[in-house]
Amino acid sequence: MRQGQAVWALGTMSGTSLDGVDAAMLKTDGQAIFDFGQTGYRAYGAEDQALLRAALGKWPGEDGVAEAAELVEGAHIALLRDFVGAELIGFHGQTLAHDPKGRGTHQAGDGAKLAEALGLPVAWDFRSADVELGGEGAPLAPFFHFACAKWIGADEPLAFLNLGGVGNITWIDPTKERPEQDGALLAFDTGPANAPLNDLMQQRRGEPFDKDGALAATGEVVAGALELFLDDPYFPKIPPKSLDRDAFSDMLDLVRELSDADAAATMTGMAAAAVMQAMVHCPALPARVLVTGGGRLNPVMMEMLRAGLDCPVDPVEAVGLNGDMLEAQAFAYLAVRIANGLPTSCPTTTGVRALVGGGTISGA
Ligand SMILES: Nc1ncnc2c1ncn2[C@@H]1O[C@H](COP(=O)(O)OP(=O)(O)OP(=O)(O)O)[C@@H](O)[C@H]1O
Ligand SMILES: CC(=O)N[C@H]1[C@@H]2OC[C@@H](O2)[C@@H](O)[C@@H]1O[C@H](C)C(=O)O
Repeated sequence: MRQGQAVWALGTMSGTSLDGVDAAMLKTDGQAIFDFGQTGYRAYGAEDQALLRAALGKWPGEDGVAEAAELVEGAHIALLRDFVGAELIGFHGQTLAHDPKGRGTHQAGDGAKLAEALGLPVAWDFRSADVELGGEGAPLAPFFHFACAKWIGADEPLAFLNLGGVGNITWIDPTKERPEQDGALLAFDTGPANAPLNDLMQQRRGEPFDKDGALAATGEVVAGALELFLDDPYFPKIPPKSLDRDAFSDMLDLVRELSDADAAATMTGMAAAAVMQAMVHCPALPARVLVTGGGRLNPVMMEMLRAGLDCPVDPVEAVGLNGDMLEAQAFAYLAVRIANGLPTSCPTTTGVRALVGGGTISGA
């Protein structure tokens, strides 16, 4: 790869909602976005999801982890074979466990195996170096969000909000030149987004998620349960901060006695309320919030956000971005940054002590 020149990279994300693998091509020099390219998706089947779910919270060497890694590698190889023209792959893997102040962070999947199978260099293990330097290891998309803010020509502070399994927010001052500059970024996980709601839908209805918020739309948010949820010490904690997928699984106990519809409405309200709590940590009110991730497709969640935030809230499609693929594109972007020796996180995105470029490149 030619240092400092724009190349096509292929990024992937196997997210915390365990639905499947996203892949997307991005042309970048690791600083600016030059072009967006081909995208693809491969869903995990029900058996695959059960295998991954059983491995959640586990660490390398524990039961079921090797099988999960093999599944993740196989799904990626099958999906990525269809792409042409990439010079480098950014492989996030599947987070199984995340405990940055304790045991570390664990993404299943070996990038060296992908490099061998696909015949391309693979950047992977993006989070460990950050954790080793005292960081949260997440979120890592913020440097890419900064590049997106430049790409859309933003000239006043804005926020990207990802509503995946877990939620995360990136506040950006786009008048700064570089993401690592003082005051350019503030990022952290907001709280649970879709993961516990999906778990509720699976338990109560045997469905993977509340499509279009249809069930929540027929229920009421129960204030007592919402208040108990908001008592969690995570919300007032000063960022940087990050979450494991199941950090808030106790939420299901708070809605146990409620009807299916009220439970879904209340859990949707909890995801939205977590974002409202997050806004108090932002250095200034953003001019707009751009929403990415599956939650932007839930009209009930979006309506609750619009009602609770003091600025316009739109899906990222409003500015020409693809909210299904932003995270996969982020790992294409971060792969090129690593190949060019550029940092991928900084004290205001992960709390890391110094600028750090996470990741290993295999098969170079
Ligand atoms: N039409 C829809 N209506 C309601 N919810 C939806 C819809 N489409 C997607 N979702 C929700 O979004 C989730 C998927 O979001 P996404 O793909 O952003 O998550 P992820 O990338 O796995 O998570 P993370 O960003 O935490 O790693 C689904 O599991 C579902 O809960
Ligand atoms: C440890 C881990 O995999 N965290 C994910 C998860 O999913 C959303 C949120 O929690 C975010 O912190 C992160 O992913 C995105 C891609 C990130 O690193 O920016």
